[in-house]
Amino acid sequence: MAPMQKKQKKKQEEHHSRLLPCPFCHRSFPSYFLNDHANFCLDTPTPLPISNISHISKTRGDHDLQSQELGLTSSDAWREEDEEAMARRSVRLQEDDRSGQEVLVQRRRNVEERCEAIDKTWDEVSKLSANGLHASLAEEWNGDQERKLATTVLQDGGQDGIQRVAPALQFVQMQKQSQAKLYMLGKFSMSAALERKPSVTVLQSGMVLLRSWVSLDIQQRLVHESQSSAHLFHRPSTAGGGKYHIYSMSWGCQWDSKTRQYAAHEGGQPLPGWMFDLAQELASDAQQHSPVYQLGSVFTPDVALVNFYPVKAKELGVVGLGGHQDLDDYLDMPVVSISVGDSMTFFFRRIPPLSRRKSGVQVLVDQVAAKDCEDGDTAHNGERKVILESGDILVFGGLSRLVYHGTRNVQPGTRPPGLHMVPGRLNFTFRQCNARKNLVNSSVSCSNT
Ligand SMILES: O=C(O)CCC(=O)C(=O)O
Ligand SMILES: [Fe+2]
Repeated sequence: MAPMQKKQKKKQEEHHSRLLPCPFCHRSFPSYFLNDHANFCLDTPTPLPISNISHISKTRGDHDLQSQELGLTSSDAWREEDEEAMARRSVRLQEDDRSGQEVLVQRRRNVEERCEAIDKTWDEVSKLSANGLHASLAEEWNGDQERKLATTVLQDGGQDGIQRVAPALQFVQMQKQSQAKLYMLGKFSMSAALERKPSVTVLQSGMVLLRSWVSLDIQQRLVHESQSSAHLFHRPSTAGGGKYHIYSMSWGCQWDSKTRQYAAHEGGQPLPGWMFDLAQELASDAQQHSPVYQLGSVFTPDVALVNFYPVKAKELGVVGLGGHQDLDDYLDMPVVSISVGDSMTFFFRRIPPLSRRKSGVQVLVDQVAAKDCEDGDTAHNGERKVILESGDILVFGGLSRLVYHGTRNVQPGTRPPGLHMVPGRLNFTFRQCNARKNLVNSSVSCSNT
């Protein structure tokens, strides 16, 4: 292999090693998010609807049978699977990745403890089932029943009764947890989207598509943050007095859709720190594959625009964003876009089509791209499109910063079932607008156009 290719391969390997598998759910995450994710995964297994929780059966044998039907594994299988997974993972883990190693050690301890607890509880449960208590629990159990039963036992049998019923309740909890865990592992009604592998496509110089790049947890976090700012979503107005066919809000600075200027958003919602880190890391992920900003400069996002494209909204008409260029923020820095929820078509052209350039609407034309595109509407500037799915990242900067783009066709029912959000698509674009800097210079807004 030529030295150049070797160097590139090494770079690629280094890059991929920064995606580390979560020791709990075995899915890959950027190293900077692994600890956060692992804590989340350990402490808060995805809650399942009660109807999905199987009744506990009378004996361990029954339980195993039922477990198989549900795709649950016994503690032994769990242990084996975990050892295997850990062996596989440790090959991939870099020696010097301390945090990854620590999480692994913690996980090993945790699995041991959990397996012991399951074994112990199974023994207890077998004993309990002898007097029928467990059987009735199995039939009756649900969230409310659990509380009712505990009260009854407390009244009837006092402290003694509670102690007798506790292991059975614990077992139910445990089963609920392992089912939740297996749900996350992809063994239980897992969506196709979760099984997608991360991949990188350079669509054109400076335009990088990182598919399946952010985990479901990060997506869910983004959904949660948007939900808590739900009151800020509005339908932006266009400069011409019309309305956009989306709902939108922002963190950090604010974009005035009429004047097309960014302003520091005093008293508004600040850009959460973890999002800043995430956007910065994603820009640098893209940079590894095609230049999206100048070497040596630092992407410092100060705004996240959030667009919500509902599946159904009469007042919006045809949901989507018409062809446009992002000209109002700092053009030396890229736009980092995260898609969450239902899939949507993203269309783009290297330079705005002729009709647009003649329309009087402000456009900027990249001279390098224009040279290739001749009259601007030929095959060299044909519309291209990609379907952006939940967890995909699109970064455009460098030679693609002026790309002409828009969105259409939200595809209902395509979001991962594990993602809790209303039908539709959320799009987060992280940008650097430098409005704060302008504010310091006693001007309230900034525009680069
Ligand atoms: O929703 C998208 O993927 C693109 C959003 C966009 O182009 C914008 O907000 O300027
Ligand atoms: Fe845009």
